[in-house]
Amino acid sequence: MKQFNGAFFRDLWRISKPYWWHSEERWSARGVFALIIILNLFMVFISYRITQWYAVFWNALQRFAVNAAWHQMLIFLLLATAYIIAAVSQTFFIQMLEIRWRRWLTRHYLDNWLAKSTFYHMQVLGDGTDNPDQRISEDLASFTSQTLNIIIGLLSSITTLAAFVFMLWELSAMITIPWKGALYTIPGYLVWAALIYAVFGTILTALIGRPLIKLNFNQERYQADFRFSMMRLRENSESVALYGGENEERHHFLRRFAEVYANYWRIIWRSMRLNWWVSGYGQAAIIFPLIVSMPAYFVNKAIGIGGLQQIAMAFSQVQGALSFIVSSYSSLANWHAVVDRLRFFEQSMDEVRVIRETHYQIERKNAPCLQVKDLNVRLPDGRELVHDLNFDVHRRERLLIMGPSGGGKSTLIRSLAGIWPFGDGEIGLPEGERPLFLPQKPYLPLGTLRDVLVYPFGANVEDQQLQQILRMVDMNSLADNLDDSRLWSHVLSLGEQQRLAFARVLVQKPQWLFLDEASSALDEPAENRLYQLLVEALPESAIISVGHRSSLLQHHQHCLRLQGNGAWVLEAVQQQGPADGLHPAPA
Ligand SMILES: Nc1ncnc2c1ncn2[C@@H]1O[C@H](COP(=O)(O)OP(=O)(O)OP(=O)(O)O)[C@@H](O)[C@H]1O
Repeated sequence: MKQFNGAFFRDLWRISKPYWWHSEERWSARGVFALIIILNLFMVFISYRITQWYAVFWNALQRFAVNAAWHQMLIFLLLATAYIIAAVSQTFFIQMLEIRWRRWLTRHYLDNWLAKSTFYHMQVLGDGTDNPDQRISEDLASFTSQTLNIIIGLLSSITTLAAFVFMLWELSAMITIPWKGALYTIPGYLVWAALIYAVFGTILTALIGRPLIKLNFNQERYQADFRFSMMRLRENSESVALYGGENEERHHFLRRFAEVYANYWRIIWRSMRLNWWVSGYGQAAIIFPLIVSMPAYFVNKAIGIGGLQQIAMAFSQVQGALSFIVSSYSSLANWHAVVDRLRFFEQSMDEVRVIRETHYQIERKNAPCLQVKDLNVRLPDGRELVHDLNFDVHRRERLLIMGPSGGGKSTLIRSLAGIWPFGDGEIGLPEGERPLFLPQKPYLPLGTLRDVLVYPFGANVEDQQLQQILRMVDMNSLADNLDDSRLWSHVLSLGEQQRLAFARVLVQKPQWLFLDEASSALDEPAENRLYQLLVEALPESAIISVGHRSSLLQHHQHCLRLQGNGAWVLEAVQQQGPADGLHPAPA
């Protein structure tokens, strides 16, 4: 089992502190928490009263006191009603606090994860955080629910213990044990008996049940692997179908499922052993307190039936509370794992932030045009992709970036977009003028076709205009589907997706357009048509493209050739003649 040491509690505090200490919800959260504790104390008090009630009621029965017995029934009704109201309200407030805390944490984690492209940098740096989406969607839910339930459960057990240990102690004074002709009273006799019974029982339960923690943990992992392998098939269904890989996939799935199956059998056998013990222990718990108090009943008649009942009740409360503390080891282990995963996720985001701040030394400033000055672009290992790059691009100019595969063209575009964290130098762009970057694989968000076209700025454009744009990019067939919500990235071919991306440009009309092989899946005539369209529709915009085809040259006035070793050459495109405004800096 993991250790509950200072480091764990520090991590727990670090995750919890922003909500309970700094958030705008802190006062209402503290108020609800206080209310839960008050309700809890109230419930312990009612349980205490009910336990006393047992003695009075059963003694009335023993005396055949009808009126007193009916009177006690009325009292029970009141006590039970109060208990039910408190229990239902407590659950309500715990769940309310849980979901509100989760909502706050989810926003907080999402903000950090999405801020300054952290999600992208975590992937670029391969920081080892698996499934950040799972951390946010599942671990935060487990965290809030387990933290509240464990803390409130522990507080409740401690108050129950305090109240009933006191009662049992008092009751112990009434029990005298005959031994070799004399009667003895052991102070706290019942308390010690309950303590020994509960500790012995729960330690044995823990020993028998402990392997279940690991088995359950493994079961979740095997199930996740099984699910993930099928998800991969869903994502790559076309490729697998084309390869005819069904058989291989089937074997693979069944292999994964065999692990789920085998492990589940281990869980069944272990649970059976545990159930033998737990059932026996549970039954014994009914008579054990009676056995320990029976001598007092029979020998010196110090306690009536009511006393016996009260002892049994108090005993089971003490035993239940002690057992909760000892037996929560399995939920504690899960809780520890969740806290560890969230802390690791937070640490990764922090580390990425530090790396970004220390490595990203590209100064971004306001400039009359796109100005690249003394720009060095590097890989995470420090290797230089582009060395000392200098050029200007004015509005109405078009620059094509070419070079060998792996030469750093896309990375240069990432640097211009401000998302690549490794490099230094200066990049200027006019403030308030909007750049738009199109990657090679267009991103089509979930939603209607209209949502896809106005992504990411959500421009307010008439349907008619959107339809006209779709026709302009030769996507007439979709012109009437603006309200259709489909998985567009699966339905459309890559070429069609790239056409949609061009349509997006015509919708958004950016002043600065960056295209990273954004037309690579189109045939040459279609590519030429779309470029022509861009030039005509956005005469005032500058276009910076990355591409391999020499046919692209005709749409640009300048060409920047990256050599792959840091070197670069900037040249005017011959057929267009030299253009003003684009100035390679002196080497
Ligand atoms: N996250 C990363 N970590 C390490 N190396 C990377 C990372 N991303 C890219 N690279 C490396 O940077 C180099 C340049 O990649 P880039 O994608 O910029 O090339 P490119 O010129 O656009 O290639 P292509 O024409 O094939 O698209 C490649 O060698 C690539 O392996």
